[in-house]
Amino acid sequence: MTTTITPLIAGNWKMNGVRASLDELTALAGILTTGDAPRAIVVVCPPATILAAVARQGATSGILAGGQDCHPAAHGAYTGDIAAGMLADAGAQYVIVGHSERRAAHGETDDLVRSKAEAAIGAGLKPIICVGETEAERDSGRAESVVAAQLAGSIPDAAGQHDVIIAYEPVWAIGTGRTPSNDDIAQMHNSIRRQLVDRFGDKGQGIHILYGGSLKPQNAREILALDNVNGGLVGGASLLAKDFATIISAV
Ligand SMILES: O=C(CO)COP(=O)(O)O
Repeated sequence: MTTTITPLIAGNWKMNGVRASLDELTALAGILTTGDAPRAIVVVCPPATILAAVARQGATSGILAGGQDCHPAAHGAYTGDIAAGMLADAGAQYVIVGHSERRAAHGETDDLVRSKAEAAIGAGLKPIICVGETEAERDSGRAESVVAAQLAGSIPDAAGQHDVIIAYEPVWAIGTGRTPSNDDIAQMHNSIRRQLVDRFGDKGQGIHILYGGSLKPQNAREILALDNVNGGLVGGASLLAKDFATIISAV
């Protein structure tokens, strides 16, 4: 059985973006609302300080908002952290969890990432669960097994009943201008799909598997056309409306 999945393109602004970035969002909305309607679900994940503004502004142009991380607890004495419910309250519909920049810098384990994804689902958000191998892991032929272990540990059982999104982001491709070959991307996405179907049956057929890591206007068309690539998670190229719109229109 093949399931048709509406592609999803998400922009991860990381720790970039201030109020002035809302002008980029206005420009993006302008591009997306002229001409043909985008064939993808479009999500922007800005820093938390402008999340509510992005959600408000995006509401008029069909651009959805997402957080970049959440805490596993619903509330409590966690200085500096943000609960999934607070992101939802600010207008988010998605939240990135387990990004490699957090796994590496904050020592986030698969268990913690799974707890965050559960918290997101509990708050009515769709978690974008990130996985990906390091360059050393790929060079030693362990990319697929590393990603398989991350998936097994990071995806909550609740994904059988609720929407989750998987983002495959090879760590060595993030912000470097390098990407795996198309064959390597397709092979990894096919392997992720098999694992999702093994675990979640038909539901696993419909789960988005996004590619992330140096996705650019120049390579988006060929990468987004690969088997089981259901969209992208875009870092640097999501900061400029023109580049992000080109990637969206490459779907
Ligand atoms: O980390 C990424 C998105 O989450 C990818 O970043 P770049 O597109 O800048 O490589």
